[in-house]
Amino acid sequence: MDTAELWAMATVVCSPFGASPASSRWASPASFHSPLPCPVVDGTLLWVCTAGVESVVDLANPRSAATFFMTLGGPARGKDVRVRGFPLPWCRPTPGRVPVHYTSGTKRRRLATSAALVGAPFPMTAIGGDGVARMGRPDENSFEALPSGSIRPHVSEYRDDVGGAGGKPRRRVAWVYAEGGRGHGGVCSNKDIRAARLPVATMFDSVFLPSRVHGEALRVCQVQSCRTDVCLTGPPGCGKTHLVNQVVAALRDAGLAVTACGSSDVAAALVGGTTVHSWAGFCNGNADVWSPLDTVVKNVIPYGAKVRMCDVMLLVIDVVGTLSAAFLKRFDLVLRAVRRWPAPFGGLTLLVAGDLLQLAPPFGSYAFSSDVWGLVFGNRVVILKTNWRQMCDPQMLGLLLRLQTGQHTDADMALLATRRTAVPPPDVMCLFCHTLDAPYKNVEELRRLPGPSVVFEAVDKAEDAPYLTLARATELLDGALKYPRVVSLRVGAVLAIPTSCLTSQGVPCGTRGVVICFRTVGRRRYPRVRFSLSARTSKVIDVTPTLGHAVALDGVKRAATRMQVPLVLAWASTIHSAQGWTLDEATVDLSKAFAAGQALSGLSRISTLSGLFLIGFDEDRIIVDDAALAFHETLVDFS
Ligand SMILES: Nc1ncnc2c1ncn2[C@@H]1O[C@H](COP(=O)(O)OP(=O)(O)OP(=O)(O)O)[C@@H](O)[C@H]1O
Repeated sequence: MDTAELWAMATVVCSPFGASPASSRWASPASFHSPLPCPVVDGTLLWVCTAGVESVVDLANPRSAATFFMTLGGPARGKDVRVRGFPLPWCRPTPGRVPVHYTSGTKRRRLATSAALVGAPFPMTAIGGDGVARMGRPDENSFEALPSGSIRPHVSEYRDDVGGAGGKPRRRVAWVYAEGGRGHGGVCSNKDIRAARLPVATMFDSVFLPSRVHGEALRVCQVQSCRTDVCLTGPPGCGKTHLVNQVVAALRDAGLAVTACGSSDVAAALVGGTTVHSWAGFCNGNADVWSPLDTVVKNVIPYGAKVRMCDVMLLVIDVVGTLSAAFLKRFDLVLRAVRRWPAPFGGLTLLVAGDLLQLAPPFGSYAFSSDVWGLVFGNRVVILKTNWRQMCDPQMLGLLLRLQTGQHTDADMALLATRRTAVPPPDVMCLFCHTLDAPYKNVEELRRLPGPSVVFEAVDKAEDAPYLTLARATELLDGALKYPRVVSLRVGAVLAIPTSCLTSQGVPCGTRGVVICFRTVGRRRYPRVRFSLSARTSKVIDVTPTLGHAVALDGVKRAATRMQVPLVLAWASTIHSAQGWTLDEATVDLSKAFAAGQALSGLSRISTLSGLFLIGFDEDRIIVDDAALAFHETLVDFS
């Protein structure tokens, strides 16, 4: 039965006055002021008045529809229930017009290709550009180019809300209509309509957990089964990620649709998922946070991401401490819009994990300072207290726990100073504070390897955006992709895979490996890499070039593409990228530590004091954020 039939049935069954919406005895739905589930599709919404209480039922939303029909079958059996279609004033087709789909930024516009759209009551949101399209069936001949120059790249400067990087102005590129129109006036594509009707998954009423689950994992699973959002926290190495993986496995075994994400590539790799930005289809990473919500929902987030968002029941985000309040807020709004549910995060149950006293978000304020965090988690958390990483070294553990809250002593500093003179073994991993130091070290290490270098050059193309020069396309791709235009490798090179392209082969994003040889196929050579996986296993894969693309903020899907071997050298890494790792030994260069929690995060990667080799350490480099500490002190454990 389609929604139109449901509509008709609902009207006939429920109206005590007959089905005439024009009946004067009906209260006007227009007087209903509650926020609508958004976005909404004309034809699926009902205004319902039950015993004097008004509500809106969205027949496209299974939960909403089920509740409505259960109410009808309840003790009152439809008595005193008034129902009528909810008029969407902005949805009425204007005579003489048809919806227009603009691919803004490409200097083209075209009429909606589906003949079914003509005259159908589909939502017509704001039309961009001149906003005018003539009546008639879609006609190939009626395509006309926009006047040249009517779309131009708009480059603006903005400042971060709480001045990450010292509130330094950052460039933002969006593609807008020069005339000041909305720029994304594309109206309603088939995918928009399908996205607005996607069924939304919600948690089961009762969850049967596998019998193997016990301890903290059982506690978290039980809380989550009651649809309660959980924040998991504790000092470095207390097993947050480990517990997250256990909970995810248990809840998946219980039949729930669970998605595991991380705030960064490495965090994502540790939970076997993708970054939360990629999962949500924020194609330009944090940059999308700065675009208007309707632009992001309509033009940036791909249909596939909307399907993912609707399909999932429980979302896990590891290393949540590095997400900003701005991102969390925007993520919440996007989920509400895509899942058409006004509850926080569109009614999704959340499990977030992270130590808020470790790395601060690179830009903006902490996620916990956002309103939605207060609504969802407040200051209730599950606190893990057993430290597993430094379990064998109580001296190191005590030092880290004091560093975490800024209560370190002179003796602690003297102890750390002893690690400055220790000589690291060759090939030990280096952790740096600044992004530029890691590539320098990587190039230096590569040069030391014997044997010839094999150079892989990317093939960049400006795809669907004629306004982009090749140089500009390359610039866009450099910002959007994590692997460079030129990758130089030798046998023995230590590298990592910065994308999820091998996840299906069991190699998650962020996994490190070593080049064991080069394989020749025809005239091409590919690196054969042994990737180190968890549980001390490894996998050998011939890494071939993959296609990556950059998306301009107008949602032109492939503004530019790059074909390249997706590998980066990984002798050295930044502390930000290493967040979540456990290393037996590493050299940590804290001489340029600048962020709150950075020193703690770098030092706590290593399991024992003897495995730590320090460069440029001094006490001033230990920064504890006052706001994070104050929030940390208010945390209350779930009981
Ligand atoms: N319950 C456990 N049993 C055995 N080993 C564990 C357990 N929990 C964690 N570990 C081990 O302890 C180490 C640190 O765990 P994990 O990375 O989960 O900690 P974390 O709290 O996420 O750390 P960080 O906040 O620093 O990222 C890992 O090597 C992990 O395998």
